[in-house]
Amino acid sequence: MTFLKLDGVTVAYEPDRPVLADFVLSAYPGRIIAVTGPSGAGKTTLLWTLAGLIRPQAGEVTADGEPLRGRQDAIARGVALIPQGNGLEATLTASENVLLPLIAGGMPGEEAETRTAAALERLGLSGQADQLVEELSGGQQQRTAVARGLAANAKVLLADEITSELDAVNRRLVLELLQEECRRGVAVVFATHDPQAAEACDEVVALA
Ligand SMILES: Nc1ncnc2c1ncn2[C@@H]1O[C@H](COP(=O)(O)OP(=O)(O)OP(=O)(O)O)[C@@H](O)[C@H]1O
Repeated sequence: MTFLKLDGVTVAYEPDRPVLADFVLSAYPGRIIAVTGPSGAGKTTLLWTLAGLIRPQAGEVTADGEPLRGRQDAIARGVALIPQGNGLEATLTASENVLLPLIAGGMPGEEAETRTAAALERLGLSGQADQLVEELSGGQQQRTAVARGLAANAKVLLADEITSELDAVNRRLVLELLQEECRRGVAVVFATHDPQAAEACDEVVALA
């Protein structure tokens, strides 16, 4: 069980123009927080800060009370990020995109393969496993990125606009999968423009 906390966090890309100012957020195991707000409000900035990718100018990011020391530390402590725009390698297959981070993280090959197949199946992508990502539709690519995030078996799952390319059926599927992750004790933070998706979450954080 991990809980991730922002305490008085300020992030600014330009002096005196903070995107997040003295910001507070607690992501608890078994709960899903929706982060909403117009384009440019700071949703990605917030998720990247939680992921250990951005070091705030002020305040602290902690996991279970211990300060996060960058992205590698966050990965080691079970903080997974499904980035906006999917972050997949286009010239690898869907399966390879899910598998390689598991292998790189030290998982034995057989277990990584089993977990990859299961994650792709959860997203309805078993038939696309051996297809190059560049051959997949936008929605299939986005679902592959979700599969990769789920395969990580994270304690905290940060999901940045992961339903933007999906039809209604797959949007519902992905939301259900996030809720399933919650039920197994994962803390989920989900940035979304979709008011319906936000409504289905336990808490909504609206950025101005
Ligand atoms: N690397 C960067 N350098 C300078 N400014 C940045 C950088 N990244 C983001 N910003 C600025 O910070 C603000 C917040 O951007 P961010 O991407 O966090 O918003 P967002 O809510 O995720 O937007 P969207 O819904 O369009 O994805 C914007 O004004 C953006 O231009």
